Amino acid sequence: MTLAATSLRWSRGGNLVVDDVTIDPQPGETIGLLGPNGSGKSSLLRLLAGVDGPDSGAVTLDGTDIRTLGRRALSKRVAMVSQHSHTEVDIRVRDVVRLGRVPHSDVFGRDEGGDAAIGRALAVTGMTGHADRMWRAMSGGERQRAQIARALAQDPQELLLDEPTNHLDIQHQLDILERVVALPVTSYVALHDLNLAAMFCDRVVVLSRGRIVAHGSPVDALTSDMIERVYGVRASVAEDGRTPVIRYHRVREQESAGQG
Ligand SMILES: Nc1ncnc2c1ncn2[C@@H]1O[C@H](COP(=O)(O)OP(=O)(O)OP(=O)(O)O)[C@@H](O)[C@H]1O
Repeated sequence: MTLAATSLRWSRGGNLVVDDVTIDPQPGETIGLLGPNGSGKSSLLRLLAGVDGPDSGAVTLDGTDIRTLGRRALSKRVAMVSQHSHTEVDIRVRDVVRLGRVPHSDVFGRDEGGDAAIGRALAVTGMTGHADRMWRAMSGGERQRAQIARALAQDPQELLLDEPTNHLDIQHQLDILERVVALPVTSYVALHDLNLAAMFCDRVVVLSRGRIVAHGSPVDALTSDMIERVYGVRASVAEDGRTPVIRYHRVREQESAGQG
């Protein structure tokens, strides 16, 4: 058992943003959250993190409703990296990563395993050499990796990542996802790139207007029919072993196919 969602509903401004979402991962799985802009991926991650509470349904951690767990107990298990923040602070990368240790520190700020956890988190994200640089001087991609290091320093068993490949060049996109899937954690990862989801996720959940419209292994869920239905885009899907490989058709190709 791990972090699961049961019949989650959450509305904002009169709209049902998350609509009857149930996801029950196996421990250690990487779940890809997919769907067009505004389909509810970030909102679902916030519900899973306990940042927002659902109107109905529940998020459970090992079967216990997270509303009955304290914030500190939850933070020792579940870490989240939200979409890129533009905060300009005058601190070093190591101190940003150290923020992940807050749930593990006692009232005097003591944290026995802190330095070791920070060192591991920096190493896993390839950020050891950047630890003493100033946050202000980091590029968007380096900040993204430092935020992931901050989440890993929390020593989570569940990791929630909102578009972790945003701002990363292709080498670092592949690198960070490779590192995330190798971690002994259950992760929910919101992604826009369907090919990256196909390569790295055990299962994908496709949202449209807050509802799950496809769910399964990448090869079962990422079909050309689903892509056209959900994204309104024509695509060809080939298979490389059990990994679907998606090629989108240019709008001009789509128009001429429509005329033919
Ligand atoms: N606090 C809020 N108040 C009002 N509307 C909200 C709030 N949070 C989310 N929404 C709306 O809910 C819908 C889903 O937003 P969300 O950010 O979860 O989508 P998303 O799939 O993560 O989008 P994107 O791919 O663009 O990041 C959007 O229409 C958004 O405007």
